[in-house]
Amino acid sequence: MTGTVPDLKEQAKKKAAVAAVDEHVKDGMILGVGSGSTIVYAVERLVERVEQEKLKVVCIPTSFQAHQLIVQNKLLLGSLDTTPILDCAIDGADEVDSDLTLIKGGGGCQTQEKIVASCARKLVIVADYTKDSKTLGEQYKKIPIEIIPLSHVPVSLKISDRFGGKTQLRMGKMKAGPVVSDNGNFIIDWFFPEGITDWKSVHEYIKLIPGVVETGLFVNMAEMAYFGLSDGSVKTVTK
Ligand SMILES: O=C(CO)[C@H](O)[C@H](O)COP(=O)(O)O
Repeated sequence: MTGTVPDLKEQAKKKAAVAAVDEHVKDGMILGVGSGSTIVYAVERLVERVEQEKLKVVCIPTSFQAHQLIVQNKLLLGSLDTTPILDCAIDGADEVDSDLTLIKGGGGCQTQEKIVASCARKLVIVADYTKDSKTLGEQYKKIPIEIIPLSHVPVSLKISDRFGGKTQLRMGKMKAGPVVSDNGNFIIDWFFPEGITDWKSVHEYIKLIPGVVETGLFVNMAEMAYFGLSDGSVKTVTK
């Protein structure tokens, strides 16, 4: 047999992204553009539709990566200063539970992603089948938390004292020292213990620790999720 076997997971990401863009993007809309590898497929599809259908879509980035995708693909770049109310935001996720509670921030962009999502009339998630869980922690074991750099030791202690588990300062690859977020902050990954169910309370507790900028827990934010499945179909979950 010749040729390469298509990567099922990449195909699944693409299917989910295309379905979401086809169903939610409309002419004249203000669209939040998420971050991560699945979003690259969403932007590809958006570019096709903008060119073929001559759509006018103003794109609000959720990260430096999203900003680059918008600019490099010559999409219309907007900002929250000029368009603080969005029709829709399309974004990826690291894990999605059956209530559409999300873990985000695998790429360290959760703060801007959450700001943009909070300004959108609806948040639509695109992901492959490995992100679709009944409860958080089935597949993804950590919550990314953006923090002010000098607070990393006390914040880490306060989280593990209250909830258990362990924290890790996210370190750079090809760079000595910690990852620096798009906002100039550090990221702690909290490897949470099993058995947590009330993620809203967990988010609220952590968010109030001085030094915490934002958690990667998105509770009651997503309205719909598209999961590309390994058989080539797309599963949708609506809140
Ligand atoms: O939250 C994110 C970045 O902060 C991403 O949306 C999340 O990590 C999913 O990424 P991918 O589509 O590459 O799996």
